[in-house]
Amino acid sequence: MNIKEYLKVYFIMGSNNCKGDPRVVLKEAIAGGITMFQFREKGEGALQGKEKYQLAYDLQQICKQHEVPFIVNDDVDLAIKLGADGIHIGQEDEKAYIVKEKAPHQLIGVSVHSIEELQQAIKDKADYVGMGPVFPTTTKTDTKAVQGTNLIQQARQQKIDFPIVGIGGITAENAEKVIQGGADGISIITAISLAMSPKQAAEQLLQAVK
Ligand SMILES: Cc1ncsc1CCOP(=O)(O)O
Ligand SMILES: C=C1C=NC(C(F)(F)F)=NC1=N
Ligand SMILES: [Mg+2]
Repeated sequence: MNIKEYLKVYFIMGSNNCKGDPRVVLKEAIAGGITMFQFREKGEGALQGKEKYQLAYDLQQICKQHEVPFIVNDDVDLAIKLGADGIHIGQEDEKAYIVKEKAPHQLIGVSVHSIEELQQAIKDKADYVGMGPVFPTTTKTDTKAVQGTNLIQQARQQKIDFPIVGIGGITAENAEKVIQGGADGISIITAISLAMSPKQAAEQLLQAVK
């Protein structure tokens, strides 16, 4: 699979995004067909230290069993320690070119909010970028303004064919709009992590982006 296929239904979760056991939620999401997973342990109630490492290790094992790429958000050292398949960083995290030097064989994803930040990520040899929030979300409390797919469309109008995944408030109902806006895939937290059936939610999201 290439990166654009991995980005199709990109599930992101931390222990505080789900009511039950994140291991069970991840197994269900994988059964429903998610194409990549990001461990994002952040915000109130987020685990730290040994507990965080242990959960990351367990979720990585589940991904390995099903050959789903395992990405770590923010925590570059944890990603390297685990030998994760990739690392996702925001503008306020370590610079992408430094992360690339530290972890040359791992995928690098960058959150971008402008064409300039997108161009910089490309220069820094990132593998994909996340753009959003495309729709309103309460999952991340300090998001930038809701942008729809404007920035994604802007990039495509400028003939930038780089791998882009949309994020923020995405559900099976609005997922198609994100792809029509030019994204290669969708990334989701609560539409899967809080679903009655994460498996069914993942299946429906996969259908919506086909
Ligand atoms: C991490 C992040 N970055 C922009 S919005 C967001 C949260 C997305 O969560 P949800 O899919 O539940 O809206
Ligand atoms: C803040 C984020 C923005 N985008 C993404 C991704 F979807 F992976 F690109 N992940 C994040 N944690
Ligand atoms: Mg970050």
